[in-house]
Amino acid sequence: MQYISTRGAAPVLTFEQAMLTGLARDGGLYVPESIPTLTEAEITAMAGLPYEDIAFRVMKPFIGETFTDAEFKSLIAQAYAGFGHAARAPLKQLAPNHFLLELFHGPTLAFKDFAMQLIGQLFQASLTRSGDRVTIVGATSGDTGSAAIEAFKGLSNVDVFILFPHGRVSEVQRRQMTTPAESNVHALAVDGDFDTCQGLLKDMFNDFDFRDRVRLAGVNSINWARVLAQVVYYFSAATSLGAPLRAVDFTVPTGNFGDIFAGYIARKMGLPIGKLVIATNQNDILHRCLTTGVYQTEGVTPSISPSMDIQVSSNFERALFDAYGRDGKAVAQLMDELKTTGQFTVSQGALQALREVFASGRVSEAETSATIKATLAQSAELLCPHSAVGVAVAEDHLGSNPMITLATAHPAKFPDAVEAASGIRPPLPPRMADLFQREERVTRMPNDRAALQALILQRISNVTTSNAAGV
Ligand SMILES: Cc1ncc(COP(=O)(O)O)c(C=O)c1O
Ligand SMILES: N[C@@H](CCOP(=O)(O)O)C(=O)O
Repeated sequence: MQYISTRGAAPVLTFEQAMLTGLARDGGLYVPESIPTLTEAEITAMAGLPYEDIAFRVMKPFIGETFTDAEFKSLIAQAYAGFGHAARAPLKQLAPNHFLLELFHGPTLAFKDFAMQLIGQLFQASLTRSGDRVTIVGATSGDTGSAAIEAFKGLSNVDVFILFPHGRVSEVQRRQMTTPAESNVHALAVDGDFDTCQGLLKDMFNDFDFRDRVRLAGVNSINWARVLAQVVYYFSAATSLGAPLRAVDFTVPTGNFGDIFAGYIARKMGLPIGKLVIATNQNDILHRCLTTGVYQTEGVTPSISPSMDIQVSSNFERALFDAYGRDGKAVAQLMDELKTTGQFTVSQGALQALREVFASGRVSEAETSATIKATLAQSAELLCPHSAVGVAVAEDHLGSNPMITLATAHPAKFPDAVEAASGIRPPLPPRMADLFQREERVTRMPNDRAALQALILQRISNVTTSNAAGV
């Protein structure tokens, strides 16, 4: 299996190289050259299997010879051993035809743990074998950062720097990033919003001198391995509701488009998914784009679902690549236009292709709070605000297929918003009960790439002077 860039002008890589690289050198995102499909019999056989077995069967065709089967199985087992639920991603019924996929039983209480715990294992196995060392820089609106720090803290061949928007993450999210004591992890509070942090990160990848010097790696969903690990729970959920004999729909609380893009890959692999519904908060660039065909940035408005306060939605580029018939030049042109004018218009053909798969909806702050309250009353399920955005949009898209809404974070990560909506302050699980007593370690940084790069260079213990792999 080979990986190509959505902008068509970067080296073609193996799975392992794409995983250790992050952003392609032409500014694009890596995608598989072709998507492997599973037969109806192979999908049927997944029903009732342990999550780890489904993970192996879904991901194996994408990883080529990077790991032996035994090695890969063992890494998967280690990745999910620390989850707080035997099913890993349990399904709960909210209404006769509406189900909630709980993705918050991992160590940092958000869906990011599914991918991050696994790629922590994969990075370690690969780097131990090669003897290389990498510098991970990540941008977060709260959950990616905490999951990355949890997965990579203490590893000997990785330094991790997480840029988060100062004052725009919940206190639990911030403390999950700032309290680990391991010296290889660094939480950096940046002046700006998530888009600022993601822009800085992408600019670092485009500074080849810096990139090669520190052996920069990314663990945001620009990294294909992140998306791949998230494909698995679409299979586990759908097969437990009767797929492939019965089609299902999914609604996904969406920001950077990584999670819903994983659903799109599951669909391309042969999982019978009818609709993939994009659920956004008031930062609704994707909903506006699907509705009008114009992708136009407007600046981020803080919300009670802060992890989705995103305008420049990275993985949408991967969907556009397919919608434009995998024409890298066309995608590169759109992205240039976005950079210079803050917007682009999707062609009629591409828009039609997107609308064949995706539907969308937007939820106001008041509707989000009302959904938390109503779902508690009707289904005894306490939702986090992001999951509530999903449930609210899903309710407008219920049809003949079972609808599965992704519950992307635990309510205890956002206690203020949840308490204001429901009157209940959700407690942290016992293993995190002392989070508010732990000492914080954080560096406040300006929105200044040069200053950030200088800090990273100064802190890394082992700077690499050349990039032998040239990726
Ligand atoms: C809790 C939560 N829900 C939803 C999202 C949106 O997911 P994605 O960025 O993959 O669209 C995020 C952030 O990514 C998140 O942290
Ligand atoms: N909501 C995310 C934003 C980054 O998304 P990613 O999936 O690209 O890592 C967060 O919590 O950081």
